[in-house]
Amino acid sequence: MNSTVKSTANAPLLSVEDLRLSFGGVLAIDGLSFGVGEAEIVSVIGPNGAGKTSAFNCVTGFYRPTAGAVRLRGRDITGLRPSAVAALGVARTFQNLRLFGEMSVLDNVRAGTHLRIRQNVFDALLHTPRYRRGERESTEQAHHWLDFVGLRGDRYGPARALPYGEQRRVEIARALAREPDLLLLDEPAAGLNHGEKAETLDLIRRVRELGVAIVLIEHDMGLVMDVSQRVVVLNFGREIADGPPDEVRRDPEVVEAYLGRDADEAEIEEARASVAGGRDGGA
Ligand SMILES: Nc1ncnc2c1ncn2[C@@H]1O[C@H](COP(=O)(O)OP(=O)(O)OP(=O)(O)O)[C@@H](O)[C@H]1O
Repeated sequence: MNSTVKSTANAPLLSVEDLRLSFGGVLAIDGLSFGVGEAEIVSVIGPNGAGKTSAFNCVTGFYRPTAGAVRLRGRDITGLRPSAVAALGVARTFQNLRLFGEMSVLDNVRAGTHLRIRQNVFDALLHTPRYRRGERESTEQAHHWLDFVGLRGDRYGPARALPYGEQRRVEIARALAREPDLLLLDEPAAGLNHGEKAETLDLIRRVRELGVAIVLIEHDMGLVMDVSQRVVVLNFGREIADGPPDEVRRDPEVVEAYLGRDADEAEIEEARASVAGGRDGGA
């Protein structure tokens, strides 16, 4: 084994190294570094506009960072196209849902399986046995992942007809259908009611039990503090903390980031309680 292979084998699943991203004059990310181990849950938190979604976009190839590197098991994937990153085992969901609204729920998830199930254009045109086998497998897989996320609504109707919380589940099912090693979830609990949030928390844990690592952007601090092994905190594109939930929730700079410098004592207490999330901590 040569030294390059050795260092790759020892590398974390995902490694984000001194990432920088600017849009004209706006520095959206200013030197972000963190790693994610196999089957680890890492949350990225921070106030609105802190650079969280931009970081996801850099990892998944939607944005090319201005500087820095993104590595997957030691392999440099910086600047690869989104489809190439996805093919390497990275799946994501979006803050604003990106389902095909007119397409059936089942077909939305089947679309996720097509990255794995290989068919060529001749198979599709001639409806070869391989094509039919692939289509059958794709449908079975889609049902499996819809069961896994606990979808209750109609799978044969258009995705847009489902209630919002159910659509979020379909997006996660579609990402899981790719059988990723790493899943990036952008605000999976946004807009959900209390019961749906609890189900999302349970779902995230079950995904991890499959051996999938998760990077989570989430504003619900209760969920973040309950489910994460580590929490990375961004403020104005700058990383201000990276540690276990219990440590991060007590970090004065984190509390201040959610408030600003001029907060009074009552406001600081309120922010502390919000970052603490009302539950008792790590996964
Ligand atoms: N395509 C873009 N063009 C110009 N500026 C952008 C673009 N995308 C993001 N930004 C800017 O980069 C900064 C970080 O935005 P980003 O959406 O990554 O933050 P965020 O932490 O995900 O926020 P939120 O919690 O509100 O989703 C913001 O100042 C934002 O206005």
